[in-house]
Amino acid sequence: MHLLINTGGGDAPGLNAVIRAVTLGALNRGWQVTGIRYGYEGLRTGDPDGLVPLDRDRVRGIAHLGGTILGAINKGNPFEYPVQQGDEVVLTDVSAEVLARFRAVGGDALVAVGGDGSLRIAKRFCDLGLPVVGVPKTIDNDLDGTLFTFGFDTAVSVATEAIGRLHTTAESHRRVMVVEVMGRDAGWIALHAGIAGGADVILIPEIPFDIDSVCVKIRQREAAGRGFSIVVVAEGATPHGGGRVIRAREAGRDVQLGGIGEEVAEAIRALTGKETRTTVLGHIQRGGTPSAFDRVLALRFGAAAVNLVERRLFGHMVGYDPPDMVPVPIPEAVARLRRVPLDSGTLRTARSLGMCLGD
Ligand SMILES: Nc1ncnc2c1ncn2[C@@H]1O[C@H](COP(=O)(O)OP(=O)(O)O)[C@@H](O)[C@H]1O
Ligand SMILES: O=P(O)(O)OC[C@H]1O[C@](O)(COP(=O)(O)O)[C@@H](O)[C@@H]1O
Ligand SMILES: [Mg+2]
Repeated sequence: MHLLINTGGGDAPGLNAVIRAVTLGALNRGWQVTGIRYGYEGLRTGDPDGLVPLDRDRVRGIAHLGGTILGAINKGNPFEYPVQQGDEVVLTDVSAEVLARFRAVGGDALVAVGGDGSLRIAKRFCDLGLPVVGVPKTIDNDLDGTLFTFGFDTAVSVATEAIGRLHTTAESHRRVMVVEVMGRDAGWIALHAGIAGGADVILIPEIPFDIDSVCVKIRQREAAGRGFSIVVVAEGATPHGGGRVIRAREAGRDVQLGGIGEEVAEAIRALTGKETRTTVLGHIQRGGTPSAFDRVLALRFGAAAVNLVERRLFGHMVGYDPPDMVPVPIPEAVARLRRVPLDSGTLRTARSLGMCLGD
């Protein structure tokens, strides 16, 4: 068996642990393993450096390292590949080139590690006869079919530590500190880090917010002698009747979000007269070493992916259904996003703690 592996979409802490577990699991079965650089790019271009033979030495000492030794890409969908033609970018289907190269290098199966986009691509390849097993990756934790994926715990830890640090300076200066965290469509990071860090206001994409409610909370605190507040905002949060704040658009990739934190801070300043400051945590949440929890989870995902290949459960991804790793049909996992349910116990906990959710 010649197993190929790639990592697609944004990077997440734990990707290297997956690569290690897949490689060792395969080598221990007597299989050959090759890494594809930059998603499908390493196959598409035909560049000999695009493929990395993975042996024990190559995956030694990488489980604790952030990023991915194979590189990641979030604008290389082979079915809608952005090709520059003059001034225009034309989305072109180059999947046949990828398939041909996969066969030319003697690939028997692929482990595709990535988010919803990567898994949709993987399924399309599977339908074209390329045997694929998926491993879910999202720091936003918004993939269905798995309770958690690696990267989320690390992101929540980083955001929680940042909220803690902002707390002390907020209190010293009696300011309102707004922290913008990741979370395009789902507010899991904001919710968990907000609760863990003791935020006063948590704004998530699932609950359109009313800035007046946010200001009521800040004034109530002020009246109770608490001259500072911490507001955690997911990048995908929207005001009532308003849209997401988009930083950039580029053909062939998802819109880049960012800026809602500054808008919220400005509105709070205008409405309450309080001094405000904004911190955008951005890629700090995604970079660096994975937490121990994420390492264990990622190693388990990798080991389970090899098991699915062995069982020839192609078209499935590994799902974490505690305490087990289970096969989940990819179409089921990508049919809808796993957003924070409005009746979720974690949301109720935030409310019970007196946190304002913007509604
Ligand atoms: N393996 C890959 N090779 C090339 N491009 C990819 C690959 N995986 C994902 N992409 C591109 O990145 C986009 C986002 O992928 P996704 O897996 O959803 O990651 P994320 O949610 O981290 O952005 C996809 O729609 C696709 O355009
Ligand atoms: O690095 P980029 O391309 O700007 O992507 C940023 C996006 O990636 C994310 O970190 C999502 O990543 P996940 O797919 O791992 O959840 C979003 O929160 C953010 O909007
Ligand atoms: Mg995605």
